[in-house]
Amino acid sequence: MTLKPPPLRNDCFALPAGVHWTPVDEALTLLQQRLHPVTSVETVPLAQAVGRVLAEPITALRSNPPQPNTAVDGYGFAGAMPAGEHVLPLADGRAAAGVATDAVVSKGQAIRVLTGAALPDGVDTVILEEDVTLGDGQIAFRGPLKQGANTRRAGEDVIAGQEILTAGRLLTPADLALCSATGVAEVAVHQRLRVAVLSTGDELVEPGDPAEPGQIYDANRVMLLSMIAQFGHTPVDLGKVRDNKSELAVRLTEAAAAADVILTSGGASAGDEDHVSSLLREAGAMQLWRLALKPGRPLALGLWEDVPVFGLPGNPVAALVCSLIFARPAMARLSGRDWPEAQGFDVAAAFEKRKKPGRREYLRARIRDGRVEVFGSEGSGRISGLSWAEGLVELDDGERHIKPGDLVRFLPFSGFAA
Ligand SMILES: Nc1nc2c(c(=O)[nH]1)N[C@H]1C(S)=C(S)[C@@H](COP(=O)(O)OP(=O)(O)OC[C@H]3O[C@@H](n4cnc5c(N)ncnc54)[C@H](O)[C@@H]3O)O[C@H]1N2
Ligand code: MOO
Repeated sequence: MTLKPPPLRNDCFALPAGVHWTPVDEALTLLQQRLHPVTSVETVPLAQAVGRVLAEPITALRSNPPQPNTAVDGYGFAGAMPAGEHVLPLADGRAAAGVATDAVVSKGQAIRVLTGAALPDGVDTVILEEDVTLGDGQIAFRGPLKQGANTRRAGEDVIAGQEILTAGRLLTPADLALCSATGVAEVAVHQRLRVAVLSTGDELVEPGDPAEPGQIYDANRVMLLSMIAQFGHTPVDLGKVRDNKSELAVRLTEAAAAADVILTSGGASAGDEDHVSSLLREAGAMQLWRLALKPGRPLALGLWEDVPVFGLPGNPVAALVCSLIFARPAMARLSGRDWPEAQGFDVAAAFEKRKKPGRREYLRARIRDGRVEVFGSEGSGRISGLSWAEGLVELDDGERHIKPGDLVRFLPFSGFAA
């Protein structure tokens, strides 16, 4: 009997006939629908709340501003002033921020006011001090001036009782200013998501250790751990494990005890040593996703002792792309956040490329001179290209011939940060 070789494939990403490759958007929609927050909730003071995920909506306890006040240093009086020259006598005293004033300002009088001061009774309009001549207990200025000029209405920004922030929001420094201004001193937030990272593969050695022929330094773990920290989660370093099924099972169990999510890299596809997918399959809670995606085709998703596992492909470029496109929004949702959409914009291409139909592609890219250029090689092990890149070009599932000057979607890495 003659052994017939398989037909030659010069493109390892060609889509086999009859096999269903899950489109990226379909895969993301499934994750979005099925995942929910897994972290518990604690109350923290504002000073500890930046970068945390809000667990309950926040209502303003006080209006901002709480009372009408002046927006400038100047002189306050009642009502609009028509065009022409005006001279007003000054009332005694002045209104300054934070100081209650009992000054009485009668109709036709003005009073000295300083920025932020509550408007005294009888004052609803302010003229800027630069527009005034002062002398002899009176001020002179030119109209016209509208009623309410240079003042801020009570509650013009926020009214007490109004919802100011919704649950699921990642709190920013500005959010904390808003809370504080409206009388909110502490907030209910989710505990940080703990994310364990485990590298798999007999070939892996630690950076700094001697490497034998055939061995390579573990590049994925330090990348994934630091990315998790950038996303605002707590990284848990579980080291590396050899291509040994029982050892891997023990380490996954350790990971499940220490973390809310597990990211593994390597062993995701269906080869002889691809134990991540085979263990998850045996546990009965595994989906091997064959994604219509380049790079990052195999992604093993499963549960190990009820903890979600993202079995990322071993090739570093694929591990990074899968982390940004799938693991990041999934982890955001698990951490209590709203589902974050990748932020991108259209830029003119500085390159030419013929793209095949049927899969989404991400190219390592960066913007120079207003155009987006892509890394010279699409090889999934070319780590230098990851470091060269400042973002990804996203090419949609259809066929496309991109020519220099055509618009393509650019997703800056900064848009993926927490
Ligand atoms: N017959 C087929 N072979 C492969 C296919 C396929 O469809 N049919 N897909 C290829 C693609 S695409 C990818 S991606 C990889 C994914 O495989 P695994 O997730 O099982 O990854 P490994 O085989 O363990 O490793 C792939 C590659 O990456 C290197 N690696 C692994 N971990 C690390 C690490 N922590 N730091 C640096 N480099 C790492 C590993 O040495 C391999 O070179 O499968 C293809 N094969
Ligand atoms: O696409 Mo694999 O997922 O090249 O690295």
